[in-house]
Amino acid sequence: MNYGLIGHTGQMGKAIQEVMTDSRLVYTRDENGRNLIKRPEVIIDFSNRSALSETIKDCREFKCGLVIGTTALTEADFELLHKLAEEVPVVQSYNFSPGINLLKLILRQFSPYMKNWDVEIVEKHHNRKKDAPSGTAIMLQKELGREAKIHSLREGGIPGDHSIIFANDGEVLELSHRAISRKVFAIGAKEAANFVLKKEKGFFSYEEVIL
Ligand SMILES: NC(=O)C1=CN([C@@H]2O[C@H](COP(=O)(O)OP(=O)(O)OC[C@H]3O[C@@H](n4cnc5c(N)ncnc54)[C@H](OP(=O)(O)O)[C@@H]3O)[C@@H](O)[C@H]2O)C=CC1
Ligand SMILES: O=C(O)C1=N[C@H](C(=O)O)C[C@H](O)C1
Repeated sequence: MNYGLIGHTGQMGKAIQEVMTDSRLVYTRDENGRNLIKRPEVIIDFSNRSALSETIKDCREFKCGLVIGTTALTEADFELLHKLAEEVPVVQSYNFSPGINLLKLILRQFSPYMKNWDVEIVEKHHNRKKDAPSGTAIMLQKELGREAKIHSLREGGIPGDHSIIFANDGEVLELSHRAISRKVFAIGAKEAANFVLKKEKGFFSYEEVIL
């Protein structure tokens, strides 16, 4: 496929280019400007929320779908994405790893049985991560269906660790996920881009891509 990439010089941008071996990068845009070779069939955005309005404009200009992994989006940003999804397909996720999306399903099924337990979330990421807490931690907290304190650690080159720790007076139950490399997110973004090519329009999560 011919794809566009916003954030192409970043850690995720580089990881995505490494897995998109059977596709052609035909469009990039960064703070220095645009580089258009030909119309992209899909745009992948792993950048910064400050890029969102231009990315949405690009999708309308190219009449192409969007895969967006960028975190720290606001409610207003989500409203803009849902509006765009009335015209083109949009896949949005704060975490494109199968493991975290499986963890979401586990939490959805079992957290109703844990309402009398204390619960807190710990997320650990590399020391270059700009936002805290992580989008994934926010997503997991939402799945819990109740407030849970989130502790954020920023150390070294950690790709992304998340733990949900339940405790009562007699037991501790910990659910954890570790991303060993960014490649897992990049492969998820590639799967989502292939999914977008088959859709006319609509707003989808990565869960809907893999399940
Ligand atoms: N959903 C998921 O599965 C995952 C999501 N993420 C998220 O993806 C995003 C990027 O992560 P990561 O690659 O580590 O971050 P980096 O800081 O390494 O890269 C960010 C990239 O975005 C570019 N950028 C920043 N602002 C703009 C803008 N206004 N317009 C265009 N480009 C811009 C940067 O360019 P420059 O350097 O020139 O500013 C850089 O290329 C973060 O929000 C992160 O949380 C990360 C991993 C997985
Ligand atoms: O910035 C990162 O690296 C990551 N960000 C996402 C998040 O904020 O949840 C996903 C993953 O944990 C890696």
